[in-house]
Amino acid sequence: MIEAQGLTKRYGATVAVDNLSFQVKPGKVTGFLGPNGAGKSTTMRMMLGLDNPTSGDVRIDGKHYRDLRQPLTKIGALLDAKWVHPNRSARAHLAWMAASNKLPSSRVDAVLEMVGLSTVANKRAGAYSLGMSQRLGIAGALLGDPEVLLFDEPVNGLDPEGIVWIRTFMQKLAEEGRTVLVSSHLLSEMALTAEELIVIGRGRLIAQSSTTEFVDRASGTTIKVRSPQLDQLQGVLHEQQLVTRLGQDETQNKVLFVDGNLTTDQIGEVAAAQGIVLHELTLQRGSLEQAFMQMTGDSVQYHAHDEIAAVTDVNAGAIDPGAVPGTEPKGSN
Ligand SMILES: Nc1ncnc2c1ncn2[C@@H]1O[C@H](COP(=O)(O)OP(=O)(O)OP(=O)(O)O)[C@@H](O)[C@H]1O
Repeated sequence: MIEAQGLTKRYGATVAVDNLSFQVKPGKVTGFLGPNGAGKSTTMRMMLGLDNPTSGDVRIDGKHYRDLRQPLTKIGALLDAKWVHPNRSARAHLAWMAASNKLPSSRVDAVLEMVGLSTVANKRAGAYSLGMSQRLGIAGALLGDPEVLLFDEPVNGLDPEGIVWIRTFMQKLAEEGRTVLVSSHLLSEMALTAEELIVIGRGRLIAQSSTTEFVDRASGTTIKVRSPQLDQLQGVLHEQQLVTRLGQDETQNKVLFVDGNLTTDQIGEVAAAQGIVLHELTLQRGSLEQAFMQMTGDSVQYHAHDEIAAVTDVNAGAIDPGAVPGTEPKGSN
């Protein structure tokens, strides 16, 4: 388990990490999500004792990294896959790591096997593709068979096959009962990889929740209605305290947008009860990445305690297809 408490890091006038408190639990992949510059790498460096917090602290199973007796047996990390000496082979690199950390040399072949590099283990690491370098980095993280693993943007620049491999591998490590924290700036990727999410923007905590809950809240829905009796329908819906807006769709038709995560069935029934003719009833979902960028981006600063309000604002923005590029029709339900 990793626990951060009021973790803060300033570099001069820049507040890279701002009063972060969270827990990362074993047995599941936890995504550490935020746009570039949000403070993910700085937080991970502080977990590994590579940077000191300005205030607050972060502990691994109750201990600071510097107090761990054999750190690699407790926590392993992949921060930068390309830090390996290019003229060293994967095997030589891991053997050096094992020797300098007093780990049994038998672990070298074990981790090479785990990450699928056994057949190329004697080739120089400088000739490796990015995908192979990432695997070597993961092998290094696993050398001490640690309970806690940190991966900083491990799928950046990888092809789809490499991405799927890393995703599956992380899930397997979590299933073994390990604590797995993986950072990313892509919500779409984390939605497929992580069970839990810690979301930060500008160094601050925006949300900590299950991925499903976060995605549901971030991707608000709206219903588009076309009808020759739009004004009448709008009046009826207003009477029911529903939020609606008249507008135009992409083909310049006059339409009514109904907010509030309703179903098309509900709107259809209201219309039928009033004898209102409908020509179209479509459920639209806001673009997830767009909503996420609005929550974490530069334009608005959100705070953890404003989380619900922030998500509500995002949903309100996402109902207007003109305002939110990527709003996609999803068909009626
Ligand atoms: N050593 C440093 N000196 C000064 N500023 C720094 C330093 N390290 C990070 N920062 C600043 O702190 C902020 C957070 O950076 P950090 O690298 O932790 O973000 P990140 O979420 O990991 O983003 P990325 O994915 O782009 O690395 C940024 O504004 C960055 O410029």
